[in-house]
Amino acid sequence: MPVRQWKDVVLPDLTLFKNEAQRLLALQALNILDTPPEERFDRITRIAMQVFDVPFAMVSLVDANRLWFKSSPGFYLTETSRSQSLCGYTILTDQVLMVEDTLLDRRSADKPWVVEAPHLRFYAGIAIKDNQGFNIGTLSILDHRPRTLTPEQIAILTELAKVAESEVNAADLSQVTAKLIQSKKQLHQAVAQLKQNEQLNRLRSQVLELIARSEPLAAILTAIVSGIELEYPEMMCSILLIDDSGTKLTLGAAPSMPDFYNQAVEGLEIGENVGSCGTSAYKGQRVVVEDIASHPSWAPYTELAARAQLGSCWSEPIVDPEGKVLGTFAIYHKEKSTPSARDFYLIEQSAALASISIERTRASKLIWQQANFDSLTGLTNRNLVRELLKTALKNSRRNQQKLALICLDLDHFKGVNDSLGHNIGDELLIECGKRLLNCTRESDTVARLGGDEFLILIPDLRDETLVEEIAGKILSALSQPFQLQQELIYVSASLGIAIFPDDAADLDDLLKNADQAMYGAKSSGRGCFHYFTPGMRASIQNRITLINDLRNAISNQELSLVYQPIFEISSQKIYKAEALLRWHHPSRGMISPTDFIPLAEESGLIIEIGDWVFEQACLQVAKWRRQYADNFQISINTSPLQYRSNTDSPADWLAWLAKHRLDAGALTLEITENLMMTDYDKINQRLAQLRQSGMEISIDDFGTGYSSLSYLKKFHIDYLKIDKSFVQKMSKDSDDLIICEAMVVMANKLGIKVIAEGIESTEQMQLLKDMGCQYGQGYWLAKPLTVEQFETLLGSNTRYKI
Ligand SMILES: Nc1nc2c(ncn2[C@@H]2O[C@@H]3COP(=O)(O)O[C@H]4[C@@H](O)[C@H](n5cnc6c(=O)[nH]c(N)nc65)O[C@@H]4COP(=O)(O)O[C@H]3[C@H]2O)c(=O)[nH]1
Repeated sequence: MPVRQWKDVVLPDLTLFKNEAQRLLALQALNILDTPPEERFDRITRIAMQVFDVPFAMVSLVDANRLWFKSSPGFYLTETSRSQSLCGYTILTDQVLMVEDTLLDRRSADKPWVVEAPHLRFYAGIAIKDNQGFNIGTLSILDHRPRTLTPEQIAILTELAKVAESEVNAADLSQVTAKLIQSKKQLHQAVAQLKQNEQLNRLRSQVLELIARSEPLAAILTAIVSGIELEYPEMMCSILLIDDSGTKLTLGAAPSMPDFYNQAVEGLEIGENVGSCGTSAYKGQRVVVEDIASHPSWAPYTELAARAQLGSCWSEPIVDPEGKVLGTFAIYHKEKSTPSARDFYLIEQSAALASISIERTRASKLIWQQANFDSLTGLTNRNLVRELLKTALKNSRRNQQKLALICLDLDHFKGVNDSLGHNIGDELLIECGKRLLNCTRESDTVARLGGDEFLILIPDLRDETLVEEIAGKILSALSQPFQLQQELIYVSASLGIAIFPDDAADLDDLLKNADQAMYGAKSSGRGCFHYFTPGMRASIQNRITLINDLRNAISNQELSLVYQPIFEISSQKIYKAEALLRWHHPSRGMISPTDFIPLAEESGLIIEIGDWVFEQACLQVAKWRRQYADNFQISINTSPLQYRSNTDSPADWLAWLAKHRLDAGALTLEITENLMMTDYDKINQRLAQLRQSGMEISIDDFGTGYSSLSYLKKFHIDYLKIDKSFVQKMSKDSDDLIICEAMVVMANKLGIKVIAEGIESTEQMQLLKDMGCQYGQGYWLAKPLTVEQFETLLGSNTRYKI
């Protein structure tokens, strides 16, 4: 092999090396630069040092600006500048570059390593190629003295360079392999993570499905625990919940944990050092115990854990979105164990899934609760009782057994509500609900339908006397006074009973008939129960027919007014008249207003009929004012419905008065006490407006409703009419006499005029006179009269003078 000598060499410009950029890329791709020393390269340089008997041999890599030594045993530098080296020249050729005396070679003569220590005078080097053929480095030898190499020695150096070359490329391979192994590891981890995510996603969708199916919480939590244990058989999991007190653990799900262990955990007070879960729940932080046997948190439970063969326990708090701790999710191993990042991910995700389950189950429970239970009393609501009734009817049909439905309505509840306030009204309803529950069996259902209406479902009625027994119990329970806030309240209830299949064939009819029976109880005087009877069915039909007939009554001129005189008691002179409505039914004859006014109210016809009455009374009073006295007054009966905000009636009335040139004082509006109490505020407001315009207001049937005498001053009224039931029961020293006297005294004090209704005897007349009652009305004085009769009375008898 030819050897380049000093005289042959023309110093090249290294920067012009044509493939320098690719060469550098190839060198970098080998990933060998700046790696630690390796025995396989050191072995080559050691051999070279021995074979050539030189102090230094090097495997060098020629980088952009430096010469970096992969192996240079004993040499004082690990790298040097490329421009200071001879190797930079060596890689320009494929042959051995030998400088026999560095001081005599232009390329080396001024180099520090030549002119200064270590004063190297001999250099021989040969390029090392990479797999693509780029000269990326050199194998070189250096000596302190000038010398030369024999051709055999040059051949050996060339061979050694080949060995170094294969090592350099092998190094590349091993790095690729290492990288591959690393990537494989990462891939493995990624695949494992992906698999874990997939498992968790699967579990998540299973759990969400269970939630959507409204499965019980225990079943959902067990599904979470079992799902994880199935994928990781080496693990045992548990979910513990914090009980309502917020201080104790209660079992959520731990199907693989031994029963004795679960029993021991149940009710455990959370706190520091209460195992992993008690501590985690207490602190709201993850608690990882890798070795239960030696961990202080487990000190009080080591025996228990040993019996259950538990080695480690990692516990994660289950928290809601607001950060409130709901419980814990724990993973146990039989041996001591340290969690990996994947384990942490698993435990976190499982706790999150448990949190969603608890939250959603609680939310859906709440929604279900709100949809099916009455928020005030906590009783079953209309919605749920219908469903229960449907099922009960099915069972009754299948088992051929009877079923009873009791419809209950509190008497005069509205009065309590309006006069004592809604708070007391609400408390009363809650207490009534409790009493009703006490009167019924577990298998019965007590529901609140709304307002003061309750429904009691008695399924599986083997003995019909049971219904009566329950109804009796209810009446007596409700008749006991209720102490609510400062008030002692007495109520009664009206109960209607319908039996399936005797009284109805289906749900709606049964409900309707129980309701009908309840109205039967109301009309029988309230405070009692009433069975549905076939007669009631007929009465329903009758009502429907009558309502239809009533629709045409005005246009068919079937309605008329009669007038009952109201007298001044002291003088027995006619003071004014009350207009009373009559319906001459074409086929049924005369129908009492007590029968058809409720129908008119129920059907809404009362507005039209009321307006008709008002206008007729206007015409009549205008005529009688012209005929007899210009201050004559007529009272008309009105229904509370006529004062509702959606009617224009009161405004129309004032317009009619004006039309007939009447001052508002020509008419008195009567409204019954009971009815006035319903919707008290609204009605009272409109009455006050009418009164301001000059119309007088009278409370009818006073004493029959809830209102107390002291309550009177709240009404804007001019007259109070004592109900005929008091007047008719009055006798010397009777309670009713005392009540009447009290009413008269109180009304007089308040400047309210009193009219006693239903006077039927001289004695009553006398008693009323004695107590100072100013006005009276009744058959003893005069019955309701037609216009002609009234006019005859006024004209013919001097005793009756306005
Ligand atoms: N047992 C007895 N009864 C007596 C005596 N004196 C009068 N009555 C009756 O007592 C009722 C008095 O009328 P009310 O209390 O306003 O009671 C009225 C009133 O609440 C309602 N009503 C009558 N006309 C109308 C009306 O035009 N509109 C409205 N909304 N209700 C009316 O119908 C109820 C019944 O009216 P009527 O059958 O006409 O019955 C009248 C009258 O005939 C008596 O000495 N003994």
